Amino acid sequence: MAISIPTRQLFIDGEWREPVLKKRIPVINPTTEETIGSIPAATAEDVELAVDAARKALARNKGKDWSSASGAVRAKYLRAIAAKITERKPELAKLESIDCGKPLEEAAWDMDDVAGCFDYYADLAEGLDAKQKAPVSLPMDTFKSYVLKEPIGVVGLITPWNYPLLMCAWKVAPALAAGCAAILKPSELASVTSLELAEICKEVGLPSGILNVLTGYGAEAGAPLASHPHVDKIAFTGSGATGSKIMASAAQLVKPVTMELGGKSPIVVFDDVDLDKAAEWTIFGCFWTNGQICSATYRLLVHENIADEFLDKIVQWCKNIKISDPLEEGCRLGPVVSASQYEKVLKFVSTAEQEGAKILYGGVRPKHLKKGYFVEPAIITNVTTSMQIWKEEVFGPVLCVKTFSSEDEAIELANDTIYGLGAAVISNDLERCDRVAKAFQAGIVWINCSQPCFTQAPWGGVKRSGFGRELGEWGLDTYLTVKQVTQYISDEPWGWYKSPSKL
Ligand SMILES: NC(=O)c1ccc[n+]([C@@H]2O[C@H](COP(=O)([O-])OP(=O)(O)OC[C@H]3O[C@@H](n4cnc5c(N)ncnc54)[C@H](O)[C@@H]3O)[C@@H](O)[C@H]2O)c1
Ligand SMILES: NCCCC=O
Ligand code: NA
Repeated sequence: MAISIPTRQLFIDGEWREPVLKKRIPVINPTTEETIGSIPAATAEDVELAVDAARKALARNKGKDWSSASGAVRAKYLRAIAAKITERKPELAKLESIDCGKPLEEAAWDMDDVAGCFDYYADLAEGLDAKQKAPVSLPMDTFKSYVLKEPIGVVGLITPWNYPLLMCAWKVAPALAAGCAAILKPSELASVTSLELAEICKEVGLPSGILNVLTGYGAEAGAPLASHPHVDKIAFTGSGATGSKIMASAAQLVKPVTMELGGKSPIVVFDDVDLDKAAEWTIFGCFWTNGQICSATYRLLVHENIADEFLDKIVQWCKNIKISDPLEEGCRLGPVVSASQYEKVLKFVSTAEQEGAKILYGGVRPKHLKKGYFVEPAIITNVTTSMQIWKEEVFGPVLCVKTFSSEDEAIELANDTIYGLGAAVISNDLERCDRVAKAFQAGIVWINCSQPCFTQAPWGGVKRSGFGRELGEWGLDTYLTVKQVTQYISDEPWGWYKSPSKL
């Protein structure tokens, strides 16, 4: 099936609207380097309209059709969205592949995860009704108290390009489940499927203004959203540099934020492992999604007893990775997302070499692909802890390697980073795995695997990888406020002041 990019406008108040300044951004296919369509470019003027629509949507009929409706009402919409995503899965997966270069089979897998995420938060929305008015036990029997969980209000959701629709789903599904109204600002590098999500919301009859989608550049659309006084919260996924800017502007208004930022996660391979199994997890941990995963295990720490043999194995496994047009069957590594990302990845490799590291494999354009932002998966050895390649996030298919001789040394090297998103340990000694899992400074730990991610389990980092958690019940809580309601139940007067009636 040939596919073309639908021409869409901004989605505001349940309608397609041309951006006020009528600007558009080209969509470039990273495989062909050709412009294959365009997306609308929102600016502060459109942010104003979307925020107004979202506020009115919450206020309409005092929220009875949304924010103060039962969770079961909202769950119906979430399930309908999930069903439409599943129905359109082949087309959405293709759109995502040509927009960001993700291998088609991975994009199809992502669409299942997107649908699963909407279904999961439908369940949690229903469960929310039963959790209302949870009693709080108090030390005085003259009072009783309960807790209401209420939507935080209008939320701004700002997302990156590596999992274009999935990163939107991780925010949109729980925000809607909680009863918020949202303005979604996806990445200008991969927004096509988020506009299709808007179309789906229109088709399922989501009340107007509850989800607004503003595509556009970060500085033009993201920044005015983050600093808008009528946006009650910002949930952000992206780079640390952008995260800091958003925090700074949100701080002016004491606006809550959640930050899902970058990483330079370690994978520690001990000398008691099956080398092939460990090699496959190592390359999956770093090269899946074209090496563009926030939690990718980009730093391999391998026990010195097996290092040479293990590196040979990894090189053999890498030679088997099919690098091709992401739409080709069996593709396992497509192009990186954009020309600037391509230049950035190659620069990291050349800087590593200049600093004295050895490029054991890859890190160059594959010979059989003359066009497109393709980089062969890179394995870099002879790395020291002062090198850029050890310290900074590449966000591309580049693995750097160090050896260790003891568990303590492995842990010290694993934690030698400003980041703390993911960490993986591979060993047949499960007690050791538990010890290492505890010692890792990270929000997500994998034992005998790297990267599998489930909607039910919390996702987020420590240190400069951010704060707050997405997914699971934690992902819903982030869009809810907690209100305590305390009642005086004694018939006796309070009796603190002298009563004037007794004077
Ligand atoms: N922790 C996670 O779950 C997770 C997931 C995916 C990606 N990431 C991180 O995201 C980064 C890559 O994504 P990216 O290149 O899209 O990041 P980015 O920070 O460049 O952009 C992220 C989003 O922020 C917007 N933006 C840019 N400047 C802005 C501003 N001044 N104000 C408001 N919004 C602005 C962008 O338009 C985009 O929508 C990597 O660091 C990666 O590790 C983290
Ligand atoms: N598998 C989803 C990972 C999201 C972060 O990049
Ligand atoms: Na694109």
